[in-house]
Amino acid sequence: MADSIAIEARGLDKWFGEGAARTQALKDVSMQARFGEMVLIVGPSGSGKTTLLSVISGILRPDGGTVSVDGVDLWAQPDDRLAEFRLNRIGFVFQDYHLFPRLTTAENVAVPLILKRRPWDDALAEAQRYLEVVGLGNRAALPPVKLSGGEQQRVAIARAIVSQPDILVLDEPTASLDGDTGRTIIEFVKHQVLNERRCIVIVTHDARIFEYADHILHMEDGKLKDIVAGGAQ
Ligand SMILES: Nc1ncnc2c1ncn2[C@@H]1O[C@H](COP(=O)(O)OP(=O)(O)OP(=O)(O)O)[C@@H](O)[C@H]1O
Repeated sequence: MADSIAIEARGLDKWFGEGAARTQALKDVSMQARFGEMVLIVGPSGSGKTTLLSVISGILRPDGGTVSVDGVDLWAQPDDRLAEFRLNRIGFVFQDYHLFPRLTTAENVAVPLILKRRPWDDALAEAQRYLEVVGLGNRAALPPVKLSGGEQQRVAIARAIVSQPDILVLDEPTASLDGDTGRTIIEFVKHQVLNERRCIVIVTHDARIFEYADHILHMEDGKLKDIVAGGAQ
């Protein structure tokens, strides 16, 4: 799988709004990301980064163009297959972690497995194993509110990888963290989460993490303006 194409987008267009408020968030965007790579999407606010991430990860349907993930034409799938694809193949991490406050840390990590109908005890045992992977094995019984921001983001990463997705997408994962914690999180993702069978795509404003990227896609006004090699190349 390594070196093969994980995500290939061709000619993506996306519009929002109606009438005078109608704006084109993506204008004929084409990109590629390979297994084994960490790719960053950067650019000014409103340039279309989150829209692109949402379209390539099966959350937001484009108005034009195609997305192929590991050779599967994503948006040609019926809705139930698309939902299954997202659950089985894609892990999501967001800026504000999106953890469930009433669940324990371990229960939060177990949620994707429960959705896949794994028995509760089995799912919790697997969640515990992934909490250990992210260095939080001793926090399993705590609610997320008892954890620091960096720890909560590591819980969100454990939850995103517990069902072993081959595509991991992160939207501004360091934006709520101080600089050192943000770097630590991305170093962790780069060295412990990225592997030759996985592709990681990150939307970020954080220049401190550019050095970890294989490629950096620069968005401007809905267009892909430039693709440059990141510090990892
Ligand atoms: N749900 C929506 N409804 C209407 N317009 C939207 C919607 N989502 C995005 N847009 C518009 O599409 C354009 C691109 O937005 P997008 O969120 O993709 O940019 P971004 O580069 O991720 O910005 P930021 O860095 O501020 O998060 C913007 O003009 C935005 O206002």
